[in-house]
Amino acid sequence: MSDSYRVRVTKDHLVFSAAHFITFNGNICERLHGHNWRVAVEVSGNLDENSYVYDFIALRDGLQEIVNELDHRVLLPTLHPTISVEQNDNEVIARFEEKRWVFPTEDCLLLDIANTTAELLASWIASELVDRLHIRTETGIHTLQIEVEENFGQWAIYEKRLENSM
Ligand SMILES: Nc1nc2c(c(=O)[nH]1)N=C([C@H](O)[C@H](O)COP(=O)(O)OP(=O)(O)OP(=O)(O)O)CN2
Repeated sequence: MSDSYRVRVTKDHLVFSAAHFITFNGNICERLHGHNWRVAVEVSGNLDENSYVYDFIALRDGLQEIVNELDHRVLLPTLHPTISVEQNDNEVIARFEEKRWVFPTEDCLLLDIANTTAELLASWIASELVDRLHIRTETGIHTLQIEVEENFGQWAIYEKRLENSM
């Protein structure tokens, strides 16, 4: 038998308000709308010399930095098969079939994902957090999970299993 530990962080301020639209069922494209997305992080792994799986404060602050970058933005997918997104210094132009949206560049955040679903936002946030905190398996971490609540009680959960980079 082996012991297993996890830490979890969520806070009232780990929330971002942003606009998006997704496609679903092939070619149905939502109208632009917004959500107050709430996020949480959970990390599993071994205990370190502090008897921590991972420092709560580092997780909180790392996630807050990402949340702040998502907050008050229009979130646009750069890998969508049928939504094109072009950016110049002043404007971002998104197109889907005959629809066209133009936004100030500073109001947008372009994400390398295929659709701005809660699931893919969770996976994007997880990758950003792993990179920014330099989380690797050699630090004893096994998984990092990001939960995103798009609307009350509607959570998407992504678990990233960390590869040994050695
Ligand atoms: N598994 C998922 N299902 C759905 C997702 C998703 O990301 N993952 N996303 C959507 C849409 O974005 C939809 O806009 C969700 O909006 P929501 O406000 O929750 O849905 P309603 O428009 O029905 O909400 P109201 O309660 O009427 O405000 C759909 N599914």
